[in-house]
Amino acid sequence: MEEPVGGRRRPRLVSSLALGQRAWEVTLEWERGLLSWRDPQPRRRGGNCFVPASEIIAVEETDKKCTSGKWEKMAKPHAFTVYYVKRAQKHRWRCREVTFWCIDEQLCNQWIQALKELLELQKSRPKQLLVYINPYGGKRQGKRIYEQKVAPLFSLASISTDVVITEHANHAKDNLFEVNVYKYDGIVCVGGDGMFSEVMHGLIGRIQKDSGIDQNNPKAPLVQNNIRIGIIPAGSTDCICYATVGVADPVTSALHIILGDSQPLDVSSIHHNNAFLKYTVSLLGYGFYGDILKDSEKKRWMGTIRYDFSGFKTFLSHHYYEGTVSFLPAKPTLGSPRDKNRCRTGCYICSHSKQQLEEQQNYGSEHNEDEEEDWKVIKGKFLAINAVNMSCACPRSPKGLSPAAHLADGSIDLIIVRKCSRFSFLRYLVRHTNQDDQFDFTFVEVYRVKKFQFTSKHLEDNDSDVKDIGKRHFSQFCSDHPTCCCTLSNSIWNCDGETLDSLAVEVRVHCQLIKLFARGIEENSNDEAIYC
Ligand SMILES: CCCCCCCCCCCCC/C=C/[C@@H](O)[C@H](COP(=O)(O)O)NC(=O)CCCCC
Ligand SMILES: Nc1ncnc2c1ncn2[C@@H]1O[C@H](COP(=O)(O)OP(=O)(O)O)[C@@H](O)[C@H]1O
Ligand SMILES: [Ca+2]
Repeated sequence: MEEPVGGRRRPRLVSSLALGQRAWEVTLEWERGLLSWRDPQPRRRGGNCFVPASEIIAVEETDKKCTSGKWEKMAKPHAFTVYYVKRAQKHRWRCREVTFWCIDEQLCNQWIQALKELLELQKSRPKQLLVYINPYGGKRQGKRIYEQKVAPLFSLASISTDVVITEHANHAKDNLFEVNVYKYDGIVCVGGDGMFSEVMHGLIGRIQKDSGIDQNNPKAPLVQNNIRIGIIPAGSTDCICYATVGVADPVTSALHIILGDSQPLDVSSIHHNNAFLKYTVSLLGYGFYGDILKDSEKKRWMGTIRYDFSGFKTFLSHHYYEGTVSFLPAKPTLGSPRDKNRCRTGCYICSHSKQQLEEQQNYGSEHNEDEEEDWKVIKGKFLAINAVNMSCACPRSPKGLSPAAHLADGSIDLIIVRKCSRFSFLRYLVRHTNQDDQFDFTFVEVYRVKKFQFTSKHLEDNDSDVKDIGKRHFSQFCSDHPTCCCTLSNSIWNCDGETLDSLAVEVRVHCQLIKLFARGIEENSNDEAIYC
């Protein structure tokens, strides 16, 4: 039965179709983009199901041979299956299916046609993707995860893919400078944070090159692009996936890609002496996290537990580092790292930053904040300097290094952990795993900033031009603790899981430079009352 609604162009489609052994009233509302099916006998429980068109994965005519015995008893059954997103526990998504049947072939075709037309209206969905798989990331399961869990879903959603299995580090990055990236709706990386970082560097670098932007110029306004990056988690920490989706789960990520989700993301650029070093989207950490990464890279053979091993070892070594941190605070309108509110899907602070960014771009009003505002300077001895563009939530720390950090507000949370006792540092670390406030310590400071710089004391002491490269790695016994064996040496930077060796860095955030196939972490995401 077709019924025009209020004189609107597209009529609502309402039919009595069989689901299992019973007849259901199935409705497709074009205006609301909603598929629903209702048990006409209300005394039965759980009889109402709603699926927004934006969450339908695919619609297919159902092959009669594949169905159970009940079909064979019918003269000429016709059926179609709707695949849709089902929310499960802890931000996981799953692909569910429902098969409706009837004896009228024309009615069945009408439904298939209508649902396919509705899917065609979902304009943000990708049709062509370029996929890079790191076969050696995490537990070395990247290829299997992609082939068994992700490729069948992409194929169901009629997404065509070009797949590259990387043969060496930087393969994906170099490849992105060679291929025609513009023919793809998105790039998918199968791996961990390091693999994401490689793909991001390739994509941002390629866009800047094609736009004539010199990445070495720290003041250059970087060019955005609409090619989204999808992350299929298959690494060791998978923090970028976890902090943007709410879970590190390959099927969930594949479904976010299929639905064409879009989550803008801040990217910070790291320079020194007018030379571009790297970009970062999650953690840029000197001291503790740099040392863990440096040690763990030598232990890749251990697999994912290398981080636990190196983490314990680095904790025991209790190294601290001297230097100067200077930073430009962000405007108070961007909130504070001590806020109770979290960045979630449709975040107000990130949306407001987007508006401001658009106004800036329209009026070309990028004013020089350095001259207008005060830089703050902190000199001292630090166990860790962590700059995070997002919460850095991950399975090890579900609330992350800075729980109130925002994905797309154009600011960095700068966490400074001053030298303290091992016991105090342990208390600080433990608070990353429970509900207590990890910033409520006298030796921890946290600031929301736009830009920051760090210079190691060794570089300051040895003149700004380091003449003797050997001095970069010298170390001496700690004069304060002659018996504890902690050394005063240089650390390295942990830059989204990639090592970066630089005694001084200048870091600046680029608001919403890239987009991911994600939507941020959903609030109350497994609300059974709304979805079937
Ligand atoms: C006594 C219990 C202490 C527990 C402390 C837990 C604190 C964990 C915070 C983790 C933050 C992680 C930030 C993300 C880092 C990743 O980018 C990086 C590379 O990831 P991948 O490429 O997927 O391997 N991972 C790390 O640097 C590992 C940090 C591990 C810290 C124990
Ligand atoms: N085929 C390959 N062989 C070796 N290294 C690779 C390959 N492909 C990518 N890499 C590099 O592996 C590093 C770690 O990858 P990632 O997927 O993040 O795994 P993990 O989370 O275990 O660190 C990245 O620096 C990436 O550049
Ligand atoms: Ca941010």
